[in-house]
Amino acid sequence: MLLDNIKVAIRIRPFNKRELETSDKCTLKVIDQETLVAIPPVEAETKQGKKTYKFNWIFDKIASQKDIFEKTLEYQVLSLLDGINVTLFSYGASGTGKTHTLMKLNEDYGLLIRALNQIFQTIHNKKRKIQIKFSYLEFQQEQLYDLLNNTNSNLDIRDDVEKGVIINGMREIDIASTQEVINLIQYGKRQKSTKQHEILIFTNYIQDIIGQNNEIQVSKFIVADLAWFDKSGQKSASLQVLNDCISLLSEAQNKKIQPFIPYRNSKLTKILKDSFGGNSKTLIIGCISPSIMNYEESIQTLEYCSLATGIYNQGSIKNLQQSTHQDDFKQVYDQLINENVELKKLLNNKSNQKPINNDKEQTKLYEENILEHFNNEQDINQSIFKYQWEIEQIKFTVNENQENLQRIDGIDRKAADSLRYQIEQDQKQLHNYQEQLIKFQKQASNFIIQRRALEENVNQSNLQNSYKLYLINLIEKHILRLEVYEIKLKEQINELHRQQHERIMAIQRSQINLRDRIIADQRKHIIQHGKNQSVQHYSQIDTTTEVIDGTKAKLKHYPLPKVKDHYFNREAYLQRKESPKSIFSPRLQTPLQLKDIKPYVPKTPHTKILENLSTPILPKSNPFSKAPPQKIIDSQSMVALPLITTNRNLSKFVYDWRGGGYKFIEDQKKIPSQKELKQIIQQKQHTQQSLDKSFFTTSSRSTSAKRVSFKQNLLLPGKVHESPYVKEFINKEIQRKIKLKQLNQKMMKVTQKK
Ligand SMILES: Nc1ncnc2c1ncn2[C@@H]1O[C@H](COP(=O)(O)OP(=O)(O)OP(=O)(O)O)[C@@H](O)[C@H]1O
Repeated sequence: MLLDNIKVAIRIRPFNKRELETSDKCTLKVIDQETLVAIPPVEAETKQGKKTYKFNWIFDKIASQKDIFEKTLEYQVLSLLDGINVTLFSYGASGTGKTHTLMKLNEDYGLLIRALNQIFQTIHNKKRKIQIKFSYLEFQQEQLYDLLNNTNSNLDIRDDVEKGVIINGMREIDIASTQEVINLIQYGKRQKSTKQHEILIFTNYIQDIIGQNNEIQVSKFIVADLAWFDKSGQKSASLQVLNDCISLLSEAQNKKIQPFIPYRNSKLTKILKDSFGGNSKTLIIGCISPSIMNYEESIQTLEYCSLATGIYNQGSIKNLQQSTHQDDFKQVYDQLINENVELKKLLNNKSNQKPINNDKEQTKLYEENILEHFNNEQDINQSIFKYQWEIEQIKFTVNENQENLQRIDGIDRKAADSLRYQIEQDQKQLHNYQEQLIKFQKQASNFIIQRRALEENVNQSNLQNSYKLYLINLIEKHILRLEVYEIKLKEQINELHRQQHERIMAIQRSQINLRDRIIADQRKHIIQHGKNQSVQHYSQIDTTTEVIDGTKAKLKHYPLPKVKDHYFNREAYLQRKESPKSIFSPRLQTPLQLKDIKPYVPKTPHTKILENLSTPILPKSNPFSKAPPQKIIDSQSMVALPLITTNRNLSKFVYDWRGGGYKFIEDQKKIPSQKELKQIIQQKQHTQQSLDKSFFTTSSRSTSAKRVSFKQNLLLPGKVHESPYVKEFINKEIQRKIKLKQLNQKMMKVTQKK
């Protein structure tokens, strides 16, 4: 039997996101299935020039795992069943896809899993007894650890003339399916540190069942995922030894000399020694990035791999000659069988090195996997919840701050700036949290896919049905537990929403209460003071900025003129009325004037509105005919306010009307009772919401500041407490209460004295 050479395949992975962000310039050009040209970046071009490389296969970005497997390994791997060693290892810089190509354990399976499937399928078809043992090692800086054995001791390697390389104390576990290997790898990976070479050794004991031949063939399938750098960030020293060995082998090949190869310089090369010099087929997958940024690293990989293409398995030919001596082989196999039996005994005696070959132990491994999976999934869910919670909180704060900003913008610059800064910071934070959340949500959806894989793993295992059932139930139990947990988290988020809404409602309720109290207060004043003083006057100018239907609008509430000005100083009043500055000072109209002159019709766009507000003359019998200045709104309603005809004061007029506090029923011709008033107010408040919508319009840019839109001048419900007007009212209320308290105390004292 002629043995093949070492074969080299080059795989160019697709651009990753980071590379694309910098440049999508490709440094490699695939000429055909075997030829590749490396194009240096411009600055290096003069020194190095383009380089052409030839390999057994070149796989570009679009090549699938399946393609690669079918072309490189599908049939080669079956040589194992003929007693030939097969070695598969990857070479390349960090992040070039070595693990992806060799060891991907789910979905788009890597070459290892595909090779194992191929072996197990063939074993079932062939009538041969094949026992496969699996060992899983990690290797770094000359330390070799067993990932399937927690003893944490550095394993020794020794060379046996007959048996080849022997790793002392290495645990070997019987395997019967690909799934078992996946489970063991997952188990091993949990013990593994990062940036380590991973070495998987499958030892195959093959025996023909048919016929008299009791011979057992032994072959090894070695898979090595080799890290370019070690933990310290230095290029791996053992990989350097491997490079040296390959260079020397290549050189010797060219010069046709008997080389001395320094395999002994590293444990890694000791393990892989047979792959170069023994009864072996070796496939090297050189992994490279297409990006121009990684040109140097790609060249190193290509140079190294092209050295390896020139190596022929000289040793293997020698072995082939040896293999003709059937007796020698028979002897070796017998020894192996004996040793195997002895080893088995030894392993069974050592409790901590018991092979995992019974259902109980397998189930335990599965259990560990399931538990770890769901713990991780729960962690992710918890993080998702944490971020969702924070996002809701920040959103609420940002909204609140934005409203506050609208209110103080243009009034208190310093406070507005600091609020603006706060909002910006919060929004940044919000953005960060949202990004994090998306990441976690992606991970969570991956976990759900993995759940299915877990179930499939269990179903496909060789376990007894009762064990399988137990594991499936265990998975379902965990899924249920997670679902309950998720519901609880969602409930908490809903509770947060409810609390936030309640807070808004409480503010609005308190503001409605406050407004009711103002209305009641003013009504009392009208009744008590009659002609002399129509309403309680608050003289501060109140300017607020509100967001109406998403648009900023300035609300100005001008001070009400003092009615008594007119009553007691008619001249001054008339002068003010006539003065050219009158547009800036509110003018008054009395009921007398109402009768004499036509209602004031402004030249502003509000004409229409005012027209609608007809002003019929009150019948003489009406107790309000001699009331302080008043305005009739419609045939049934009036507002007992000084009638102010300037545009600017219309706001106050309309506000009061909307508040409902001054609307009396004409038909009754008497002052309504408290109860009736309350009903009227409630009715008004009820329709207020729809009125708001029809009143508020956005301001056009052309509107001058003086002609502030009538609709914008309305005081918004829910913001009452913000205005100085209201603040004064509250202060007065407090003072009144204090006075009342003091009075009570005085009374108490007097009664006590008595
Ligand atoms: N052919 C490919 N198609 C899609 N994604 C790939 C491919 N090759 C690699 N990747 C992705 O690139 C990333 C790095 O790959 P991988 O971990 O296999 O690199 P590596 O060479 O093993 O790196 P390291 O030496 O640092 O362990 C992974 O996210 C992997 O999924």
